Amino acid sequence: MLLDFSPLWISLKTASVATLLAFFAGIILAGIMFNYQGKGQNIIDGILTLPLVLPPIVVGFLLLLLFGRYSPLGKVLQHWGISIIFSWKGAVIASTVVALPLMYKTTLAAFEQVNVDWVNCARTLGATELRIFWQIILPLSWRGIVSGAILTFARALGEFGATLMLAGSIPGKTQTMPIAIYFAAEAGKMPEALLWVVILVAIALAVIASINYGSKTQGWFDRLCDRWGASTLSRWFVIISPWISLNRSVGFTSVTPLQFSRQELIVDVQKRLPHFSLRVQLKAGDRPLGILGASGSGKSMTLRCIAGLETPSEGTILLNSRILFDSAQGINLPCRDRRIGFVFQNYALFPHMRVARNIGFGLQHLEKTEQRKQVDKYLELLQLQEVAQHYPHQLSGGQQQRVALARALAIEPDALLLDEPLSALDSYLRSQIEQLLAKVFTNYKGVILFVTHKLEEAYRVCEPLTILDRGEVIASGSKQDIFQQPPNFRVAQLTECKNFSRLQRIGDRHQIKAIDWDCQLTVKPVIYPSSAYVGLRAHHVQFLLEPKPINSFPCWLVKVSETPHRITLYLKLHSVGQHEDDYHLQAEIFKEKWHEIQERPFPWYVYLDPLKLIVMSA
Ligand SMILES: Nc1ncnc2c1ncn2[C@@H]1O[C@H](COP(=O)(O)OP(=O)(O)OP(=O)(O)O)[C@@H](O)[C@H]1O
Repeated sequence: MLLDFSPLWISLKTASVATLLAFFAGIILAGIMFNYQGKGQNIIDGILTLPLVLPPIVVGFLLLLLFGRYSPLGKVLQHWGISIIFSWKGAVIASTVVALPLMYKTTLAAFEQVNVDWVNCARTLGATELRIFWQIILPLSWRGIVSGAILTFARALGEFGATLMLAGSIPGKTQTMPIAIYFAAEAGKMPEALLWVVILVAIALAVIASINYGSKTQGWFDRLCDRWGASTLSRWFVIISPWISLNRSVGFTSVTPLQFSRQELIVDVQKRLPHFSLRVQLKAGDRPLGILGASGSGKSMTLRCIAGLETPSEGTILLNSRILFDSAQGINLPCRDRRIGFVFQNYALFPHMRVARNIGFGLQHLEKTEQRKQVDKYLELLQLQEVAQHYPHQLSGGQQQRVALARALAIEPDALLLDEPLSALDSYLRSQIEQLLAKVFTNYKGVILFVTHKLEEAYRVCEPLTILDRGEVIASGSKQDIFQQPPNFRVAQLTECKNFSRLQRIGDRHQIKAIDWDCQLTVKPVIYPSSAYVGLRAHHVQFLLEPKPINSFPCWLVKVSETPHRITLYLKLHSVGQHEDDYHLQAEIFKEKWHEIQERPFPWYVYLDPLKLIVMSA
């Protein structure tokens, strides 16, 4: 038997060209759909996926209708002398259409695996969407893309129904292996059909093996990107971007940094979400502003609105007299043009780039030598020279944090936003980085917003404070004022005041009855009709040997809780507590004091200093 091997070559040729076409079309379509948030998203996705679920014979029939001699497209092609039906081109089109959904879907899934913080971070560093796609999304999803391409090839190789409908079975021209199998079997040439089956199965197995091998061979693409990404690839990108990008701005070249005598950020925005509403007014100047609030109070959302990662529903954002956002005027500067450095809670370091390249990511608009100088400057400032050639996964938490800070500072932004920058560090590292931050803040001349839910951190690092609660600013001012005289119950709670009692004014403007503590108190602050609570910080409770004429009461110990250096005592005034939750006050003392008082007989005497008592509204 002399076998005609043309089906093998035709199959390989057809599948290769179809894979190539589906590869680029799939990536482009996935890229578009990844960013597309508009209406009809599901419908478009459904249409792109349809050939995967329709029987190929139906796809072939539809293609026949589309390219048929009497269809509008068929007539146009005929006019140009192009014939699709019963030609090799037809076989390629049929294979491409049937295999494309695999490439598109696999690539889209790979894109969706890319951490959105990496994308957002790249935006804050001045990258255009195209550059983000090229330098962040593509390199981080290449494994999925390669798998998609191999599956696409396998699908194209096995394509039968649509190809037969559109291209027919012309030996040496359009007859592929699956078609050859079909016709050999139909003509009773079983050995020939079996041979083709064996060849097809062998190729399919090789494809599966290459997927497995590809997914285990890590790093070559990453290394390629890391080595060439910043130079050759990005140069190539710069060359092609005008042709394919709607937005040509690269880095901050379009907005040269200006020198402002006064650093000022003024924010007055509202953001309405389905289950949350944010309404924030804040002003930050030369000194770091701390934004403090419980989890879910809207701290990150506030920063994201300022950076341009979220669009407020309405309001204005001004930075050094530049309008970043103004709903009334329809101004909404893109994130990349805001000149705002953002340090993300999880650092968002680009995992496929070494430290030096991470830091230099926002500097690609500069000359090479300038870039290097700037990167070296920030490597030195944050003591990262030794790890400049390391990948993020090779760094400790503290080093990652410093890289994130260096990267944000390297673009020399007008404002630096830090979203809980210390939350992922252990307490030793936290205190080290905190000191480093304080140093960096002293030298940095822009506006600084420092978000945290840790009171002590905010107090040490920042000067003025803004306190958020359930999307609203409930206090702002100097940290001393806020701590000494929290204006209301919620601010006192958020600033970690532990002892509260409802109050009732009696006598003059400084005498109250503390209803929940069942005692009368003299207080220094004036009592207003709006005053509803009296409070006392746990470390302000004083222990006496003898009672004083005012504000001192007998008390009994209910329970004790211990930390390495401090003790919290839960105290019941006037009588013995009946159970472990039956107490009036929490007192925090150092261990030395505890050793001094613990053997004293009950009742002990506590003194609630009028100067330390806080009077606040509800
Ligand atoms: N894209 C979104 N769509 C709908 N709601 C959102 C979205 N992003 C955030 N929220 C909601 O907005 C509220 C504030 O979130 P935000 O992340 O600003 O809180 P936070 O104060 O930073 O909290 P944490 O300290 O836990 O990070 C939350 O209730 C959250 O569920």
